[in-house]
Amino acid sequence: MMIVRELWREAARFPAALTWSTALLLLVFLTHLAQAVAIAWSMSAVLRGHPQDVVAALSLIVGIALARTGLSLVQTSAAARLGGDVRQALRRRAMRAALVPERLHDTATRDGAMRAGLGDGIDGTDAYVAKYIPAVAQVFLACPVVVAALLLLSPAAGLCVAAGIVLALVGPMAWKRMMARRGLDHWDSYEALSADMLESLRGMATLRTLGDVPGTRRRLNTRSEALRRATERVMRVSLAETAVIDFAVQGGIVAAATVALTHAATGQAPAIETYLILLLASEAFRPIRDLSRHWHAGFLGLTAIPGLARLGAFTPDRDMAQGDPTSAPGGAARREGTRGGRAEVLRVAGLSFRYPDAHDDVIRDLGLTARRGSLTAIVGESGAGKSTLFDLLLGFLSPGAGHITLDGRPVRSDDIAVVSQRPVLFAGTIRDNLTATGTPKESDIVAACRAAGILDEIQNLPRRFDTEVAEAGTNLSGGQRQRLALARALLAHRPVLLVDEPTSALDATRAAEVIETLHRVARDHIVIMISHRPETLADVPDVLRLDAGHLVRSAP
Ligand SMILES: Nc1ncnc2c1ncn2[C@@H]1O[C@H](COP(=O)(O)OP(=O)(O)OP(=O)(O)O)[C@@H](O)[C@H]1O
Repeated sequence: MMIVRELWREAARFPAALTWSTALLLLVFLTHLAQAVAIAWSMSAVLRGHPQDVVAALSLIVGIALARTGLSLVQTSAAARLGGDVRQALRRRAMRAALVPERLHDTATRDGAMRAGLGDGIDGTDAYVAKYIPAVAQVFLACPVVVAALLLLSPAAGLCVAAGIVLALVGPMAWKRMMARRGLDHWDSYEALSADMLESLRGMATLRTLGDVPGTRRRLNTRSEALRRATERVMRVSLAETAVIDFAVQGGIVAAATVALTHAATGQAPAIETYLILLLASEAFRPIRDLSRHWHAGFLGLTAIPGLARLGAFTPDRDMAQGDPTSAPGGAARREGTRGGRAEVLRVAGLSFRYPDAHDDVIRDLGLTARRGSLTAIVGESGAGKSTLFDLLLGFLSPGAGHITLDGRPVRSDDIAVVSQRPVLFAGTIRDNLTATGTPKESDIVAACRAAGILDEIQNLPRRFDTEVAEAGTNLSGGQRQRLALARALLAHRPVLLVDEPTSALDATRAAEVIETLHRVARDHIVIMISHRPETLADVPDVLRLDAGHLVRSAP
């Protein structure tokens, strides 16, 4: 018997479902016991030549079998509900821990590994929670009852069965540590294969261009082979454990049968008692056999437990609330919920930031004042820290020191809308992508698209706003993606708009149009824009250069 504490705690969060599922399992077991007694009765009636008793016993056996069929169906559905509740809770917590701004800068976790944990890892816990845990309860509640009955019938037979049960429960624990180690290897191999697979799918175009498809195939094959070997190693340990359980079960039954038959041969016991000992000895091990079956069904899934713990699937909700990454230090408290109207001035004072393993600050005692009414542009060499500054403003990174305020109060994440250099669009229609931040009126959608310079193109499409956008917007041009993202940001109605290199994917005419749009947007918003194209900044009054972590006014 193996106790996975994390999953017991999770199951205990649903006491009603757990109790109901276990109670039904016990009722199903009772039908097996009743059937054993009825069979013993019928056989002794045959032996004694009592046909009426034989008919009554057979009717009882049929009735019990029908009752068991019904109970088993209800029990299976109760177990599925318990497993589903636990998986849903684990997935909710893991998603909550995963979907945080810090993920953007988390260099330790790969998306494919996370996908494996959120999908297969969490699903893999189902057999243990839904079947194994109620089966453990069944062992501890039902086995003592049967052993007690056997002890009453024949103390020797009862002791043989009790010894077999204890060996079957304790024996597998000898492999516990080895199983944990090999299980870890198995899940690591599975995560690595999933991560490589996802990365290869995403980068297929690049791999083709570089001619590295065969190399990637080889790498994936090596990973796949490593997973196969790890799975085999895990299964070998599990087989050894099965052998111990089978030995204990068969040994217990044979020993009890030997005692029963010896009693029968020496005439010490009536026939019904011998039949009862034979049948009950077998039934006493039924919960153990169930336990072993469910353990095997869920065993590979359990190798995901350490990975799920890393994902935060077992971290209680209240702990997460305490460590809520949206309450950033440095004075920039970030709470979701309010959507801003207009604001006049965004001020940054004394802002410093250093990446965890870096030697120097990327942003050093930086000050910035951006006002509504005119565009603010930030320029700087590649690697100067422009994107880092945006991530600090957005709360994706927490500053080491400094304050970011909007009209004198700490800025909040729902004050700011952003158009990134490589905007992310989602699978769905153009309308779905535009309305991701709320339910705007049709006239607002049209106005935002007009302002972003994409309305004509949308209206020329056969299905207009209902045109399907492929995953990551791959059926749109880079410029169309950027302008759609700008329209989406405008529809968010936030007082501050951060725009990262809005013209990088546009020709000169389109670039001029977008800058013109931003000038217009800046009448109602505080707009800060990163730019690498000096020719687009001719009319921008406030151009700041990021240099060695500081912002300095750029020479005209
Ligand atoms: N997650 C990270 N961990 C450690 N260092 C990082 C990380 N992200 C960025 N850096 C480093 O911080 C510095 C600033 O990077 P940042 O992306 O902010 O520059 P940038 O000005 O936006 O560059 P570009 O114009 O090329 O986009 C760089 O030296 C970069 O190597």
